Amino acid sequence: MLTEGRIPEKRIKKREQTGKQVVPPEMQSLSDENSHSNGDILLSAQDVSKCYHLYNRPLDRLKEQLLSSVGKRYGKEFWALRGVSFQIRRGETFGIIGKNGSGKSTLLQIIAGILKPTDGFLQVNGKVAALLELGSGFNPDFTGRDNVYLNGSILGLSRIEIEQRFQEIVDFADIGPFIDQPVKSYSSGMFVRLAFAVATSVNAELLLIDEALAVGDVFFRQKCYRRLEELRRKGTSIILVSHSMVDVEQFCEKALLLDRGRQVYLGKSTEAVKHYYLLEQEQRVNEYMSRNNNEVSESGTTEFNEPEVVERMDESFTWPVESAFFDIEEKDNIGNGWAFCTRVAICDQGGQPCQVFSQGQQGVFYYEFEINRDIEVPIGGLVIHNDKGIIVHGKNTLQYGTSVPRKVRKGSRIRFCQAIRFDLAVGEYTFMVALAALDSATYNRRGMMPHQDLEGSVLRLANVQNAGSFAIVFKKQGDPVQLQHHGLCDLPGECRVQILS
Ligand SMILES: Nc1ncnc2c1ncn2[C@@H]1O[C@H](COP(=O)(O)OP(=O)(O)OP(=O)(O)O)[C@@H](O)[C@H]1O
Repeated sequence: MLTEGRIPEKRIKKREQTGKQVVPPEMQSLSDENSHSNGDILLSAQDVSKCYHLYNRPLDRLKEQLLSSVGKRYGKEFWALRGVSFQIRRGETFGIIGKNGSGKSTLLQIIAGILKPTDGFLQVNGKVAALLELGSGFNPDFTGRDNVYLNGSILGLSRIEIEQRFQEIVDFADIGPFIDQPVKSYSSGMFVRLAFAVATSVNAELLLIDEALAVGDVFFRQKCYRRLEELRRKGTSIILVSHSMVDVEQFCEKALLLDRGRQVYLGKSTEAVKHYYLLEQEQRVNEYMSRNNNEVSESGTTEFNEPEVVERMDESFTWPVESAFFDIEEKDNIGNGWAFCTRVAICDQGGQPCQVFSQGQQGVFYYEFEINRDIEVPIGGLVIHNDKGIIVHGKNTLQYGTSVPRKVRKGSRIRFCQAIRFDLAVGEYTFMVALAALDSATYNRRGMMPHQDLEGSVLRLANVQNAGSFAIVFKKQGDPVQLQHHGLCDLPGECRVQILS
């Protein structure tokens, strides 16, 4: 299922870890995959594994303790992590993603020094500050003020250093007079504010964040990401464990995808997120197949029992000339094997190949996928990223309400023509194209379904990251001025003026 050549492939706790662990020679010879010097490597993990023993009854645990010397075993082994290896450079932002129970928190606790690995080695060459489980590390009966001093000292600051930073911490936390109330009276949001403010003020070289930010409101989250960005610029490495794929894609350069304790992908965060979705849909494939009452033969063709329903389709667009298409042979076609991308082009409104557009000009994306098994409703779409990897826009046929066929046969090619007005900031952009499918029954109910349920039913078939790039430049003569708007994109709207005298 995974791309060949890849690795088959809450309450807050703060900890300080400055000591270096003893590392065997083979670990020291680990070379960074990006050929950075060893001095750049802040964290190295090699074959890290964690095993728990599970017992059906408490008595079994006791019996095993008593009889272990004679080899009696009453529990069974459970590997929460198995053979996890990766490195983190100084100043790198690193995501750890995976479904519930995949081992993310266990790995973070090993990095924080709270847990010891059963096997493998982990070395951190610097001070670690961690926001792990919400609440721990704070004394609930102490006031916020006292806890700042308590936590600051746990994280290695002297009393004078804490005093020097105290006002900055309080200003960042912005919890008003609650700073002098016992922490047990705090809401979880207030708690995270204070804990985040402390953990990011102690000059740690590695900051671990486990889902903590999910608790804060949107303004606080923005503020946190600004501070994390500042820390990153100063050279702090940050590990973010999150179920928010958007956060991981946008904040982290690299990410590790775990599944049932095993490492299934390590690489660029945008690609790790794609693999996460593919992994998540293994189960979805089965649901998709069972929702489709029809038999699927070994050759991948479906016996459609219902009369073929094909909505009216707008097939009137003209396909560009062959020379307009990018060479995508070397690009990664990530997918579940049911489809692959065969063509990608970007043209101007006249259908001519074009990669430089003025602000406000329209670009037209053409892309084609070939499918190698029958599918029901196809969904095509693209996502545009700016030079910082931030998604500025993404839209698919489902969201446009495009007319689509209800069934597409194995061997067919599906062509998409997507026109977008580039009301974007001047700069360089990349885009990815993707194909997915929905079963007809779900498609028919799409308008009535909550977004998450609909998203949960989509079967991702194939996508090509960095399928192509384009640049947006100023209009020659601006109207009304050359800089059309501030920020990433122009939003439709108007502004009126009224004078009262
Ligand atoms: N102390 C423990 N004893 C036994 N099993 C444990 C223990 N701690 C964790 N586990 C198990 O290890 C596995 C990994 O747990 P972990 O908390 O690391 O997952 P996670 O990816 O962080 O999950 P989530 O996204 O739900 O927070 C789970 O199956 C969990 O039940």
